[in-house]
Amino acid sequence: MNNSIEIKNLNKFYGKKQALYDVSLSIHGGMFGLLGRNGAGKTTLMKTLATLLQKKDGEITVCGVPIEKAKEIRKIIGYLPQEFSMYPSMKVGEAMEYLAILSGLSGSERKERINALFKKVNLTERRDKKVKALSGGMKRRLGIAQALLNNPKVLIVDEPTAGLDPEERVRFRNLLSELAEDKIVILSTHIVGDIEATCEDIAIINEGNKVHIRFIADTLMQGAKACEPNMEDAYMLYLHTSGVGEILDEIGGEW
Ligand SMILES: Nc1ncnc2c1ncn2[C@@H]1O[C@H](COP(=O)(O)OP(=O)(O)OP(=O)(O)O)[C@@H](O)[C@H]1O
Repeated sequence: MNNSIEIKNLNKFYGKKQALYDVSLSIHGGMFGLLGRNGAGKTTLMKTLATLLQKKDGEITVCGVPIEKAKEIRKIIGYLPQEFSMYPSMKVGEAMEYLAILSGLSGSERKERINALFKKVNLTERRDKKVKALSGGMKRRLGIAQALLNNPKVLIVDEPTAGLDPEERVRFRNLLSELAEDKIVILSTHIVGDIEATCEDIAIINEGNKVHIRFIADTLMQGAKACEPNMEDAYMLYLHTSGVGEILDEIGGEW
């Protein structure tokens, strides 16, 4: 089983409306940023990967598994949707327990996994609170915990930082970067700052119906290799910023 997502010539329609045009994309390990304005097609692409929508044509494989094998794909992918809500009147711990039972985790495995996930997302002390009493950022972190229940190889998060305060946004981005050490993490956002700080690879999806994706990863890597090792981090950041800026200028409009 390889560790990449390959998308070839993907088209998606809602009735007669075409939302994705011939998208081809290769996504490898680490953090991958999908940047696009509202209505660009990000959610459509994310939901198609998560097998919640069916494509019209094209090919998708996730870690070598064709997308048509939805049952297998759902074991590999964890998904945090844009509109995440979870049993508001349940306690945080009970809600996770319930979801863990639904995802087929056995007794001892379940307890261990839930404890580890609460620790990872820093919610251990909130286990006895009701879900509805959590702040927006905490709810988002709970969403990540539920998406990780099956220890997926791929984590997809759709617009996760909308509405978060700056401190919680940074905390959330750091959590995703940590998870990307041993997973493919796909972060979809319309906020340039979310991806330039954290993503190793970026694609831009543009213009509502027309999809227009560009990579800057190769340029980034060539630039970084040409630098002194101790300059690498600073140079990567610079290239991320200027690379994204140039592409956005080319596309035009407000970002
Ligand atoms: N169920 C639907 N029926 C018809 N058109 C849809 C449907 N869902 C999305 N669309 C259209 O498809 C296009 C892409 O929508 P999508 O939600 O994927 O964009 P997005 O980049 O995720 O935007 P946002 O950040 O606002 O959610 C838009 O033009 C949208 O209006």
